[in-house]
Amino acid sequence: MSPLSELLHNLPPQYVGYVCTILLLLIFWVSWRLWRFTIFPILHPELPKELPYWIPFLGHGPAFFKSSEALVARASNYCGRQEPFAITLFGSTLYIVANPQHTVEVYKSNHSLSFDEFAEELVRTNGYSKWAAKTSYTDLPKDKAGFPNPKGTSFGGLIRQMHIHQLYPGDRLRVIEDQFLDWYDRNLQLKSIQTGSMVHSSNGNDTTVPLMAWVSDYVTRAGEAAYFGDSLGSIDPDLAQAFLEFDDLSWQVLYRYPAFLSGRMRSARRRMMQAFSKYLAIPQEERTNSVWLLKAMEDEARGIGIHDQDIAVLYFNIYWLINTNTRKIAFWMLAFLLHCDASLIEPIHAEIDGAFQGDTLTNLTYIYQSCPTLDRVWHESLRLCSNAASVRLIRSDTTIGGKRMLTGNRIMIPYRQLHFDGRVYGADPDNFHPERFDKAKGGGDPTKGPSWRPFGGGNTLCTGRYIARRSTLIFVALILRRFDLELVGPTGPPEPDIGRPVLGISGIKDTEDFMVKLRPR
Ligand code: HEM
Repeated sequence: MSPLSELLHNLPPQYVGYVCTILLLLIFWVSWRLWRFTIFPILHPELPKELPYWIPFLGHGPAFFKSSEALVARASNYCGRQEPFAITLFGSTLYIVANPQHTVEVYKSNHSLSFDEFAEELVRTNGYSKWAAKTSYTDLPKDKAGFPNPKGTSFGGLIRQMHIHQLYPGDRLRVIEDQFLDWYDRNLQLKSIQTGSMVHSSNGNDTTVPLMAWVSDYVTRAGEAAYFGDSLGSIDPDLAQAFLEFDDLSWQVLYRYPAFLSGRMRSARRRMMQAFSKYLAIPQEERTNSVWLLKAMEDEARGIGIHDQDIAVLYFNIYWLINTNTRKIAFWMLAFLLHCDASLIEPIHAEIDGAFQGDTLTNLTYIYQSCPTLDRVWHESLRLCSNAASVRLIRSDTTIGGKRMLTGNRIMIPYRQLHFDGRVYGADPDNFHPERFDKAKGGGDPTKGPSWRPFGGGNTLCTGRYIARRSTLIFVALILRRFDLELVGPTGPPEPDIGRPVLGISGIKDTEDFMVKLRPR
């Protein structure tokens, strides 16, 4: 008698059914594992290697929600980064492309790989109506009135062109830069800072602020004024605070959290939508200092019958894009300088001097082009804190890196991993060393290759990258020129909170903000 028959024979009869079921499930499960992760890959070497999982259908879904970064790192250790690999999330396959050369192939496969579904999904999750989404992604006549449309693309496609028109170097970009400069010039004064709601303590000579909360408030309010003009702030003076509350919880939007688990995020978003609806009710010509892009988008949207409620969602998304990453990167630049290498502050003082007359920033081009230390701190902060990923839907089978990716699944390029490659960025890639971007040191320019992707790439390359850099450098240069910054209390350097999905730059954990004293120089 075999050991199994003996076991069954000796069992009380009421347990035999259970044991048989468990044994059958075990046989099924072992066969499934053997087929799925041993036999199938041998029969299909043309498909990307997959990170094995224990529970059918569920796959790595829960681990992805816990920390997509940690899961991708585990998968790339198991599968190797040279070739694309796959992970299963709740029954659907996500292909990961982590080799910089292969990312270029993804960008070139515009016809079979699409981003539109994700852009649409994002606006839909924020309340864009089904009808408006359908209308926005329907191709328009080439000869339509308004913004030129030589390729006969949809309103959704034209939005990118309109961003480029506003945000690429030229007169329209200068309008926004000047509005940023004007706002910061007026508000980066001790007296103005002391009247703000973020102040922890103050006296006649200095003021102490929690750095992340304060920078976020300032950069967001500046961004609001620079794009939307004054009218929005007069509708809701605390709109920036509502946005920050939303933004800190915006991973719930990206994970599509149900309403009952995301009340705070939804209520902050609702408040913002109300402000945009009121803003849209003001005649365009009365919205002082609002930039061309906003009006042009509104006109185009109205031209195809889209109503205020949906235009408010578009404005909300723009507000989100304008502010979410710039507030964080401005914080990181200051945080790294204070915590990791305060010796760089003196050289920055010296090099920005040429852009100032007294305390007034008069030469913006000088800040953008002639301040190498500041520029390296910008690049190194982006490198260390970028946590973006590009996602594409596969419309028809596509080969990337020699591996076939199947229709209906998704491809993800996780940019963060590219930025920690010691072969590209040199020694100690986990730590802050802005000198790695010093071209004069002979190591080449790491921002020129396919491993530099803080702004994504291909046809979704960030159209806001120029204004993001320029407005951040204006802010940091003005702060360093006008104030001495001092860390208050014992705090260690904060860590980017890479566990939560973001649209670009990671923030910090809620408890990791720290106090900084600002004293006029
Ligand atoms: C440090 C600041 C910023 C970072 C790191 C950043 C990063 C990114 C990344 C990684 C993408 C690509 C997403 C993808 O491929 O799926 C992107 C797209 C985009 N960003 Fe930014 N961004 C920044 C600032 C801004 C600003 C200030 C704006 C102003 C409006 C902006 C507007 C956009 C737009 C409109 C897109 C979508 C482009 C398209 O699909 O046509 N970004 N950004």
